[in-house]
Amino acid sequence: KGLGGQKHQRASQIPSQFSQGERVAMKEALKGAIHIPTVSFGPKELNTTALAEFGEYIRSVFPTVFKTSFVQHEVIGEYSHLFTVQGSDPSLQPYMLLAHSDVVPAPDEGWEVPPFSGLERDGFIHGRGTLDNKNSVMAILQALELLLLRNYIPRRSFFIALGHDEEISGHNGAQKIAALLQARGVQLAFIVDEGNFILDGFIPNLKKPFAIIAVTEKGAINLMLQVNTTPGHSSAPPKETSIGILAAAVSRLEQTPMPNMFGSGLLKTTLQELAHEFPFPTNIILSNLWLFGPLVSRLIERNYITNALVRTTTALTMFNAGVKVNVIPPVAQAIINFRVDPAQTVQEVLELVKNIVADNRVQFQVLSAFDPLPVSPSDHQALGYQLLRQTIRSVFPEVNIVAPGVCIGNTDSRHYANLTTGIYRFNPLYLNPQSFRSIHGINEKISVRAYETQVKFIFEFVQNADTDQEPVPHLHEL
Ligand SMILES: CCCCCCCC/C=C\CCCCCCCC(=O)N[C@@H](Cc1ccccc1)C(=O)O
Ligand SMILES: [Zn+2]
Ligand SMILES: [Zn+2]
Repeated sequence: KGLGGQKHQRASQIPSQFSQGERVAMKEALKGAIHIPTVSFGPKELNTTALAEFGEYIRSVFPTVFKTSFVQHEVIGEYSHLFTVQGSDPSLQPYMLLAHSDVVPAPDEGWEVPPFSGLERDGFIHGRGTLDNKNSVMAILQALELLLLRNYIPRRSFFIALGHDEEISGHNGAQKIAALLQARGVQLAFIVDEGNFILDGFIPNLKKPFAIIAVTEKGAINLMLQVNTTPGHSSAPPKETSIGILAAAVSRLEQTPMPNMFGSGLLKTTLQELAHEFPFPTNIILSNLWLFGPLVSRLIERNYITNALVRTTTALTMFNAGVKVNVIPPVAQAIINFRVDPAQTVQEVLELVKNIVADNRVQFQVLSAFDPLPVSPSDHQALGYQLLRQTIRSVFPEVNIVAPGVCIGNTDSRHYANLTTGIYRFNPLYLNPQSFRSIHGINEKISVRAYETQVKFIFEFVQNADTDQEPVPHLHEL
């Protein structure tokens, strides 16, 4: 199904079985990676000491990767890493695996174990980066190390790009790697990056997990709103101050959600693919969205996570004003982070924002913005999508549904849009609502078993990618 038969694939795959010693080594390697606090604090504030240490660390735990003649390693933008794994068949178009080594800050408060301890407790490795995204950095290199130790030589070349500043926009890491590859004339068959997961427990009534491969990601706008008023003595205040005017404006934005775009989005396709997994009557409702669409879209927007799938979201993230307790504030500033629905553009959202604020005392300044990413193919001919699907079916046979969807966050992969039309955002891990909240939150952790399975997934995926077969139409099982 999906990909053609085995005729032109490698004669025999190397089995994805790891010895007890290898399994211990792989979890210890991840713990060591978590221990290095590669934190991106703010736009130009990174822990460069930790990033440099991380570079040394991967050299020490993956020696075979670094000494293999057909694996070239380059450091880009000081702390990002680009590996070129030369395949034996130059007629096959290369692909790329992405991950990032930086993490968001993690103050100790609220954590069950210190966030940079990498401690193992009850079968879980705890710490910042265990899901986002040192697990992927380490699993990709670990899978390659184990393949090379088994004398594997790929047929299809591939790149591994490990950014160091994804959490603060990727301008010095991913963006520079993309520019370098473009200057070298590289075109990629596809890219696989972080993003969606095998989702478990996000939809009431749906007991079974399902895999969502994100084929697009939302756009983003960081918009600053500013109000200036004349400063003065607080004992005789004007009727409105800059703080009051701005607070009312941002409150209007928070209270006026952007339009629900359910009808024009990918989510409809995703739900239709999930329909037959639901019990009656949900299966009938989801199979007939032409009729029940309005009802379903109202139910989806009730939950704050699924709400992000149907509209541009509005998050008030920063607010600054005031200089002294008894001074009327001359200026008030707020920053709003919008995530733009794939059915809208940055321009359309900005128009809506101005109409909602409707106060010409409020000035707007777009700090950064980009439109939603193009939708990558997920049809039967889409090599990257079909390889993911094939590997999900092999490594997670209990997962019946693999469907295309939207990534609500942003990833480094957006910087590579000129190099390929096939960008797929998928982590081969189970995710439930609690683990979703731990990403950028507290008590981020990964089970040892899940990490081993992620290594296994990449180990198999790389071998599956050696196919020279065009994907063929898949037949639905009876
Ligand atoms: C029917 C389907 C139900 C689906 C429920 C949805 C569940 C969502 C699952 C996973 C989403 C996780 C997104 C993780 C990827 C985000 C990575 C990230 O944190 N990126 C940062 C990057 C960034 C971008 C721009 C400036 C600074 C940082 C981000 O998006 O903020
Ligand atoms: Zn990430
Ligand atoms: Zn992140």
